Amino acid sequence: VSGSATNTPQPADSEYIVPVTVGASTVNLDFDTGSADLWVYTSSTAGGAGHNYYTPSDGATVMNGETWSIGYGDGSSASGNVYQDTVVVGGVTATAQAVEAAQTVSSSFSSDTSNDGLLGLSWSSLNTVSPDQQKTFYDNVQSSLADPVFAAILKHDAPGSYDFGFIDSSKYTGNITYTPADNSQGYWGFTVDSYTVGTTVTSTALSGIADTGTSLLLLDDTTCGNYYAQVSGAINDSSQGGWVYDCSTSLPDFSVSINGYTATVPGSYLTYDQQSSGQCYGGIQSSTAIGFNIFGDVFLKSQYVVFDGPNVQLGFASQ
Ligand SMILES: O[C@H]1CN[C@@H](c2nc(-c3ccc(C(F)(F)F)cc3)no2)C1
Repeated sequence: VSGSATNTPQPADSEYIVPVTVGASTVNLDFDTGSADLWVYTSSTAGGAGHNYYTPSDGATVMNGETWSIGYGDGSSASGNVYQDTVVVGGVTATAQAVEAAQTVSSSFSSDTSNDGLLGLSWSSLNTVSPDQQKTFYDNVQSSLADPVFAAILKHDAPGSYDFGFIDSSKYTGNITYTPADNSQGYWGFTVDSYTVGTTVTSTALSGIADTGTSLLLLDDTTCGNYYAQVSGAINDSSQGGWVYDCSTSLPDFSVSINGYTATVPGSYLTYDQQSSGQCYGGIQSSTAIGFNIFGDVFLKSQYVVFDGPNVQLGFASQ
């Protein structure tokens, strides 16, 4: 089988939401290649006002004694219990998917009514269900896929897709360049050989993760400094959350070289949004507090990205 589900960017391309059939409901989920839990609101979730919620199908079963609890990079969290039910994404069906029902969600989730939960697409080793760790949707359907891969096609301020089971050459230009993935921490990790700000090449390798659930492109302080050195008037202002600059400033492109392929994020994609101060907040921000780089939506939305589990590799091509 194969299938494609449309994703829709939320304001500032902050997250990309996909309608998913979970049990007897349709909910809008944030697909996250940086985590491995599929969780949804229920009718009784505290903070569930304004969200669609999960209703178990007739064939659903409660996974007795199983619970989950997850924290995300921004400090948000959720927890609850677990059902086994049918989940359909773009026509691709997982018949025995662990559906994690939220009993509690943190305030940032309850106030973000654009998502009704998350669908994790990292490696299943990050799944938080206890005592019996569960598999991601991708792991559950992988053996049924015509080609056991999925692709993320995120766009700037326009619908894209998550494709399961096929490579679509109409969705990228040139060729796909593959590079080994590092799954040792459960993420889709990879290394770039160098980066370029405008026309200035820095021959330093950067390692990080491909994370559709992170909005920004988070890079170490040295790399951030080298980028914003080419943005006139940019300052790193902790009171505004990081690197800001006058919104009239033009931004240089940011490119990385991956196994001979140059992945370019155009400067026009590198402003995240306007602050109340009238300054613009950059799409490139510091990863130093995290300890590794995160190639989030600001980066991914310029690329066609293939996630290949069986070969433990990532593929990149320009959109
Ligand atoms: O944990 C890492 C794994 N991938 C990153 C991720 N972060 C979120 C997230 C989504 C929505 C919200 C909220 F709705 F605003 F609360 C919060 C965090 N989803 O994936 C970070």
